[in-house]
Amino acid sequence: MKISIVGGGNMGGAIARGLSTCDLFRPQDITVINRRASKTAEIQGFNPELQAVTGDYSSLATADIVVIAVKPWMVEALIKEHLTGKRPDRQIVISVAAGISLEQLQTWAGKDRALYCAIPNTAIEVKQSMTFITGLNATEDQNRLVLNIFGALGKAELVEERLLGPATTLCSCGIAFAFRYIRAAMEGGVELGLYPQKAQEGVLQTLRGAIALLESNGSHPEQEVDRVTTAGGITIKGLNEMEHAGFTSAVIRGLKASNNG
Ligand SMILES: NC(=O)C1=CN([C@@H]2O[C@H](COP(=O)(O)OP(=O)(O)OC[C@H]3O[C@@H](n4cnc5c(N)ncnc54)[C@H](O)[C@@H]3O)[C@@H](O)[C@H]2O)C=CC1
Ligand SMILES: O=C(O)[C@@H]1CCC=N1
Repeated sequence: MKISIVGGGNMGGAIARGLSTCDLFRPQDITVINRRASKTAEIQGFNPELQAVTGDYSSLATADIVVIAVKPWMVEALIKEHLTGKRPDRQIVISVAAGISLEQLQTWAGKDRALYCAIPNTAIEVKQSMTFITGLNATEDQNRLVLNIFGALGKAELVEERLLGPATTLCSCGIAFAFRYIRAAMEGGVELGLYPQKAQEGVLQTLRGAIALLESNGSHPEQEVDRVTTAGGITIKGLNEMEHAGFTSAVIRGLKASNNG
């Protein structure tokens, strides 16, 4: 099975790097097509067995799966220029472009194709993405295949198209929001006297612990908060101060702004 990824930037490159560490495709069957040679060299540097090419679209004629990972406003031109005409039967086209709908893909690519919109996050590079997928004209086998691919790169779920936008905000933009929390906590730790490296290690292990508790106990976050906050103790003082500064409200407003963006 062959896969071609058009666009070798942050997302296309991350998908290629993640895929090259899975058993689903041989590295030589993964082609990344990029417009700029610097990105091509970067990908080849990560794994010399990957096929990384600059401006050579010939692999699209034989690829079983084509992943479109260029900026959203470039998708239409790319499809019209390079994805019309001859192709293998049952070729699957997957767009990871945020905000591009199945209807748009169908208008540009034609009615007879299996089309998917999939939204991963950058942790796909380390096989820890949360990827939401919605499809059109696809068979059950194709759904299984696409879920299998993204499932090997983290968690993957098929959703109704109406949920793709909110899911993108929560989990794809969301990884950036998580990084900002980590940075904020580190900066606070440094102000309190911890060295930055120690602060980062401490924050990361604390988050791992939080995730493990929620998953192991099947609990709601507030139940776990309750177990930490001693009456009259120091945790509730910190939490209340964060809420006075608008912590929960800031997160929700940020999510809504991204979702409306
Ligand atoms: N960065 C992220 O975390 C996420 C990005 N996405 C989507 O992924 C897509 C790509 O985003 P990024 O990777 O962040 O952008 P990027 O700018 O890092 O990468 C795009 C790459 O495509 C290349 N390119 C542009 N036109 C091309 C063409 N015609 N043929 C071959 N290569 C071409 C560019 O040279 C560039 O390397 C966007 O549509 C975005 O919405 C989706 C989820 C998360
Ligand atoms: O910021 C963006 O538009 C892209 C899509 C989701 C994550 N990054």
